[in-house]
Amino acid sequence: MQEVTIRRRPPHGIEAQNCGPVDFKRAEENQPRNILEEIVWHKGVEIARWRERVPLGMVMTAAKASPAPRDFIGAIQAAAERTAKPGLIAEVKKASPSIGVIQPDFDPVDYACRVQIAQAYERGGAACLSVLTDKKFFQGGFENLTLIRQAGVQCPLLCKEFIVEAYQVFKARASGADAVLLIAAVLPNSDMNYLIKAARSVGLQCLIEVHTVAELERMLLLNNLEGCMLGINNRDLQTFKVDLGNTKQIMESAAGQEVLKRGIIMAGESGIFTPDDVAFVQSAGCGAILVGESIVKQGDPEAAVRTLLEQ
Ligand SMILES: O=C(O)c1ccccc1NCC(=O)[C@H](O)[C@H](O)COP(=O)(O)O
Repeated sequence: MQEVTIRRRPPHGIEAQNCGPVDFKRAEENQPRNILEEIVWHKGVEIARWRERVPLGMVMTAAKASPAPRDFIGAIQAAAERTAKPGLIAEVKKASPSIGVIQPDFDPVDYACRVQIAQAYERGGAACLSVLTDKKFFQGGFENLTLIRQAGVQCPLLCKEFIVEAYQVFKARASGADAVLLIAAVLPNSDMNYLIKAARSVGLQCLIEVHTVAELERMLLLNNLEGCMLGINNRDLQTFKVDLGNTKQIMESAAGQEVLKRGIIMAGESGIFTPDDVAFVQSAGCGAILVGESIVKQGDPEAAVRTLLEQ
């Protein structure tokens, strides 16, 4: 079976990343092969810094002391039943590696602006919100989870982080998340099972993301899959191109059909811009959609959400 495609660390170590012209081969092998690898390699450095400031035990204590989490998957199911549309997970996304800054008014120090986006999504009919927490590549932050929650937003919150360690799971919960993203391309099944358990230990639900049929087949073997939801990301990580055909192709596979049989909610993620796109992924079998760019870049995010869910 195909295991993970992303290497967790540079093969010759972080120090050898700049070994320069005297050692071409090592320098070349130490280059990330795609953006996901680059992000994940940086996570190793970032988590080590966090841990120096706040040890794991303290983050776990803070996670356990957080107010009770909300039912993320339940909110999607309820919205889908109410509207006969996929439940919308609306993403609070300032910037991305593929586009750069998407919403310039989303000033990183203007807290009110971020919160207004989240509140507008909720008013427009989003079932849940996805909050990007990566700073370096997406200009997000864990503090956005806390600010959105403190502003009284009721929608359950997904911590959209590139998780490689339980530390991030506990940090997500301590910051106010109700669910975390786990990416199949990054995590072998043993790590996936472990991180699902870590998430459940503090009351978090999991959205497990795949890019390919092979990844979905591997996820269907997880011991802990029941109670999680799945997502298909339509973005090619080499070219950044989005293709909704990826969702259709994966859902038509035997693995996709098994997802439906087992009653697991599937989200279509990335590249959803119009009500026709929503109808397309819904007809492929998706009970949820995860949308960022198309709604965050519009001046009126509330109207953008309403328009997307119309028809
Ligand atoms: O958005 C990117 O450029 C990106 C690049 C590399 C890895 C992940 C990336 N995005 C994360 C996401 O999954 C999307 O933010 C999310 O699905 C929403 O996508 P969109 O509606 O196309 O903004």
